[in-house]
Amino acid sequence: MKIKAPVEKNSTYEVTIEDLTYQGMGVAKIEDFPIFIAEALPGEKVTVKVTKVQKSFSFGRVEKWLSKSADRVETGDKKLTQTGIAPLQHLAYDAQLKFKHDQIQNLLNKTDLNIDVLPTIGMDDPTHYRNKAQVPVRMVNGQLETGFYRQHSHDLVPIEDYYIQDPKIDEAIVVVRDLLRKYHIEPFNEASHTGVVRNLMIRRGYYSNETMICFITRTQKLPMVDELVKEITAQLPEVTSIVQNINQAKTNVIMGKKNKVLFGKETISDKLLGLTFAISPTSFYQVNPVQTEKLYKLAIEQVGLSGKETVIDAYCGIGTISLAMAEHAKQVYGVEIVADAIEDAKVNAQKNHLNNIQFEVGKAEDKMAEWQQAGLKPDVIVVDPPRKGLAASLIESATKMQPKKVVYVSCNPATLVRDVQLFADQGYKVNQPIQPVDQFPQTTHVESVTVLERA
Ligand SMILES: C[S@@+](CC[C@H](N)C(=O)[O-])C[C@H]1O[C@@H](n2cnc3c(N)ncnc32)[C@H](O)[C@@H]1O
Repeated sequence: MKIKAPVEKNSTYEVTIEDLTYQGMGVAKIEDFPIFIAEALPGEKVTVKVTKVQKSFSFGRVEKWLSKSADRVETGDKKLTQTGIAPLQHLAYDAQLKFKHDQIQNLLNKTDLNIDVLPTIGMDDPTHYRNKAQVPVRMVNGQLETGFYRQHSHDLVPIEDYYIQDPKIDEAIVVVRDLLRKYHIEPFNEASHTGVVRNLMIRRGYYSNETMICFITRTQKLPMVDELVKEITAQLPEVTSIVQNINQAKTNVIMGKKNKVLFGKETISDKLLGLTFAISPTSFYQVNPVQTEKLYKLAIEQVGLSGKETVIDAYCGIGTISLAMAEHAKQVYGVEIVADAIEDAKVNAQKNHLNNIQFEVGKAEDKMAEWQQAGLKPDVIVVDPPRKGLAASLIESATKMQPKKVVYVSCNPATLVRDVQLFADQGYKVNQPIQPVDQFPQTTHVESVTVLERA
């Protein structure tokens, strides 16, 4: 028998917000039936118009606030929440930090692991922190625009002030956008798979100020390339690298595999914990340099290296954690799936005169199995996987190598808690509280460090 939902599309209800989802939406309930409401905060009373009804939940939009939360910050620019650049900007920063702590603690409380979470380490200034932008270039109302997509859509909302990015990056986007307009360079059209420039990627070294502009194009050729390079370098003297990345595929993946250097070097450099790093356009590099230093310092402290240890850094990117560990360890092994990142990592080890690191390209899960079968006995394994967390096979190989400690740097509490349970099944315990570090203020993303020890 089909049970009718207690709410109807387009009807309006008076509700109190009870909770905030991990995506930052307010949750109200009518007869236990959830309504997810953007921009509404716990404790607030609102009238909500239901916009979509599914089998076991619904979505709604606030029509009117009847009472507001003490944690609400009135912000001017709705575009930032509509496009998902800063979905928590309406929540006071202290409350954001608590929200992130609670995300991990609530998930742990559903298990029998009995692990505590420390208060989230925040930033003094939680704005303008991002060292990287990736923005689509599209035609909007007959004009080439840069900005961000409206949430759950491919409608581009033009934006100039992104609030969480280095303002120098915002400025560079506007300069390049205006040049693309001036030279009538065609923006990408997703529907017809035509046009030239799909996206701009801009990255800036926090300490070095070196800036990379990367045009991601559908076509092999970027028209007016000499004029673009001349004007960009004249208007933005901090630009040390201009690259074209070619992506001809019909895909949502932003970058292609092929890079052409149009000006300067193919990499920019930056410093982290006093070490120098070269960064290629397609390599991963943490986006919040201030918080990354805090995160890595913590990870290194918790490992407590004496200089005699063998360390594996799985998912090593351009080798940031590997190099930081190599300064205090006997030997480090790093593995990463992106070949360009491993090229950067090797250059970075040389630049910093560290010759006790071996970097390998490959899937971490395959390489760990290989190392385990070859009899490698690391004292410490560091894992810093993407959001999907660790493959069960990696946990199996890692624990068979019997390291004393596993340091888990996570950007997704759900997969972290899942994986910690799998480690627990293999005799690895968390003896000290998990430490969240806010790498992504104004957003719902949660980063943390967990140390697992062999019982
Ligand atoms: C969260 S980043 C961490 C990078 C590095 N530890 C850092 O802090 O800069 C995750 C990295 O894992 C890489 N990666 C994704 N899947 C992988 C896999 N199956 N095996 C190895 N590396 C992978 C990504 O390319 C990315 O560089």
